[in-house]
Amino acid sequence: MADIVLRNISKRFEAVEAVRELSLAVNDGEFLVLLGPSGAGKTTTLRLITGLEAPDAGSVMIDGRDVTHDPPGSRDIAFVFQQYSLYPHLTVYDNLAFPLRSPARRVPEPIIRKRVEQTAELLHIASKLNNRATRLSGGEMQRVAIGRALVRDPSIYLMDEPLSSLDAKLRAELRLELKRIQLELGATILYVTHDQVEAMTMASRIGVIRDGQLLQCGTPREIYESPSSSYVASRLGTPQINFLPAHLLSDVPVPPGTETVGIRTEHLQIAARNGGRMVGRVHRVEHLGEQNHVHLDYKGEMLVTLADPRQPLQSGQEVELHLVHPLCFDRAGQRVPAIIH
Ligand SMILES: Nc1ncnc2c1ncn2[C@@H]1O[C@H](COP(=O)(O)OP(=O)(O)OP(=O)(O)O)[C@@H](O)[C@H]1O
Repeated sequence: MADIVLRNISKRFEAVEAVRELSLAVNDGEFLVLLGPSGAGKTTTLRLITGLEAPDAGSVMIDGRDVTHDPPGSRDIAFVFQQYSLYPHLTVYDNLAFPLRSPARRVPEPIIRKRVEQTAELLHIASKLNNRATRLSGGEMQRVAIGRALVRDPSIYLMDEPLSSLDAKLRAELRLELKRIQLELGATILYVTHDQVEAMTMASRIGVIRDGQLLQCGTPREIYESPSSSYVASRLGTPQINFLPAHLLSDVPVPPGTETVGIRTEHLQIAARNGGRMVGRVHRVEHLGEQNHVHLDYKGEMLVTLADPRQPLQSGQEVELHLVHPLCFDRAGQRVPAIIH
């Protein structure tokens, strides 16, 4: 396996700065997820690593070697795309064998058979090897597409939203499988997505990207608990983090320079009125089975939190709000460190 190091890479398409001075290291055997909205520069970053695009500035290193100006074919990278790119007229077996049969590789057929069978086992599609690619479910097709990358045993895998075309159940299944396969193979994977659940469940580290810039990189826990900015904080967590202007708070000490307070559900507790000064009104309660989403009106701002379904709450009811270690941000949206008591 191998590592990837990007040093200050930039790429512009006419007026659009798709990637801006981005530096990132993906360690050997790591599952790094780049998380960002549409147009953030995720696909461009992957294409720069494969050599399908050349950077305007900066360098790409793979396993300690500068490959910035090397042709794509020499980089030993497998790329899995969003849409399964299978050959419909071929069987699953032949689709999987295809990358190994290229004249440049000259892999002997018995070795091809072994690799294809092993890969099919790993992806739980061994019983489908003789099916035509068109006679598979969406999830099976995407497994074959992933298998076509695995079968080559490259040093690095780049995956561009490979699960986004699948329904929620299959996505959840394949998330687990991809993580299992990555651990089993010790593979180095750079995976891009705009789905926070994929990032949280699969990543060793998450890199949050916006407008071509890497804003923060850390373990899922670091990014969730210690976001560097309000934007990063808003990328993770369901329901989404609440933001409240700091001047609306009563009796809650915040560090100097705080303009906005970020309140995740675990930072906000609600209780029956008992003399506390922060009072909100229940606007709506959504019943989600084991939890309730409670929408609250506080001084004209809407806050959403979770509550135990056994807690009796009615629309229109006034409740006390208790904030527990919320996140503080300055005027520019950058994190202000909390006061340590
Ligand atoms: N070949 C190109 N020519 C012109 N502009 C491009 C080209 N490729 C990408 N862009 C622009 O660069 C920006 C980043 O695009 P990119 O595809 O990398 O984003 P992304 O984060 O992968 O988005 P998505 O999640 O929608 O795939 C976008 O504004 C896009 O329109």
